[in-house]
Amino acid sequence: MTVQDPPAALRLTGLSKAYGATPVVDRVDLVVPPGSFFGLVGPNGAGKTTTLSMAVGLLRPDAGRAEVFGVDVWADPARAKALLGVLPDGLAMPERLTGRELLTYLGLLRGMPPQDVARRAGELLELLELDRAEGTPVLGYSTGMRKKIGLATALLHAPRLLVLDEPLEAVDPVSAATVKGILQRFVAAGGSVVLSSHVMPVVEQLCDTVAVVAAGRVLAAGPLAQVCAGRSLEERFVALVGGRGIGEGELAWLSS
Ligand SMILES: Nc1ncnc2c1ncn2[C@@H]1O[C@H](COP(=O)(O)OP(=O)(O)OP(=O)(O)O)[C@@H](O)[C@H]1O
Repeated sequence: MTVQDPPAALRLTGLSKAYGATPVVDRVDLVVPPGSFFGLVGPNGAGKTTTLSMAVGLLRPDAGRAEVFGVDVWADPARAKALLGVLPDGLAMPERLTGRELLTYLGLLRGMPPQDVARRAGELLELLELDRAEGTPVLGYSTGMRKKIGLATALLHAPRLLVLDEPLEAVDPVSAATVKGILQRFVAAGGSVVLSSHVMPVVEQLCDTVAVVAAGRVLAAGPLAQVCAGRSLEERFVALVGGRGIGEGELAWLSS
């Protein structure tokens, strides 16, 4: 890196995690360029959630570094977290608060002026159609509604980098279109996004840069067109990861 290069939005260097003797994230190096829309894809159990959790300061790595705009997430968590908006997998929230109360609580906790919190919370709740459930505590939210309020909490303080673990999972098509629009606008305005997803067409539609991971390792990473090499992301994914396929005689008992 030369002196004038802007720092990466997210830089992971040698990031590793093992449970017992099993490495689940194995010396992962990834660079998310500033202003990029980055998609992390991989089969179930590939280590995506573990990688993202370590990248944002939610899970301590065994080894390696995570830097957000040059700030070491584990050495200087307060500064790094001010730059970050995070939608973790299985987000734990204060369940008895309504969506508006949750956003207000988190905004004030971040030291935002109350009038900004109120205005932004109202706008996010309306855009994500959560204002319809105004009196409902998060406890009574559906899975998709939880994703949406989680996304709202990630956006509230206008971070520079969003890290979203499967943000569109269980979100209905109308809300998904809104969420995609919000994220596209965020990137167009200079923000950076990292998301994980199993839905290859969504990643192809949104992301300019991708990484394919499996068994805790990066199999391919770079600009979407370069990783796809003239094929669809799904074809490339299956070619890289290796689909098992179903043999002729297998599941024969399913035939009626
Ligand atoms: N706390 C834990 N203890 C033991 N093993 C764990 C723990 N958390 C994750 N793992 C294992 O680490 C591996 C990677 O899990 P991870 O959730 O990061 O994968 P993923 O790519 O996000 O999967 P998916 O696409 O299914 O959400 C899996 O084999 C999982 O069983």
